[in-house]
Amino acid sequence: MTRHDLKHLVIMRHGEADFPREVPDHDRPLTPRGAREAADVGRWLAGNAAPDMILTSPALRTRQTVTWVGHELGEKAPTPQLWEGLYNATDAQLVAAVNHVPETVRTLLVVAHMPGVLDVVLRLASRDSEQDAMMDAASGFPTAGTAVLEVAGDWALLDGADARLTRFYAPRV
Ligand SMILES: O=C(O)[C@H](O)COP(=O)(O)O
Repeated sequence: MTRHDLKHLVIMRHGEADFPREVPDHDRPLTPRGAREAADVGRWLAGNAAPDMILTSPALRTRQTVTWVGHELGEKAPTPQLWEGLYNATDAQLVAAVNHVPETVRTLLVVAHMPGVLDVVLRLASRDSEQDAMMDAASGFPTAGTAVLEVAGDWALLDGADARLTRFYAPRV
């Protein structure tokens, strides 16, 4: 398999969210900083891992995050698809969502929540992953933090330790 045949799985945590009084967790919006984080990651993705499919948790903070990312991706941005099961998803639920993705998708962006985003990266990352990226992901996974993994096989078969973590990007705002 050449590098050209590899797919890419991009796992992103939503930007920093606010805590307005009496607003349910599901409806908490991004802070202004969270919006800047999401836009910064969108610019980085445009140059490094532009997705052709976006799956997002239905929470407001994740939907706002993909809106800012899409704004930076511009015309290349796919329409984000809400996946109910991604709201506060565990690593197993995140993997299950990925397993449903059409095999024609080459770069998949999944926007979800801690701790699932970190747990799924730790679950999927193979031993030959980039150690710097592993350290960066494992040491906190900041808001809008974004992990890029290479996937050699089918989305349907992805399960454990069979993707190579190559990059971890923390927003610079
Ligand atoms: O990713 C997360 O930490 C959860 O979605 C909770 O969001 P919060 O950190 O803004 O409370």
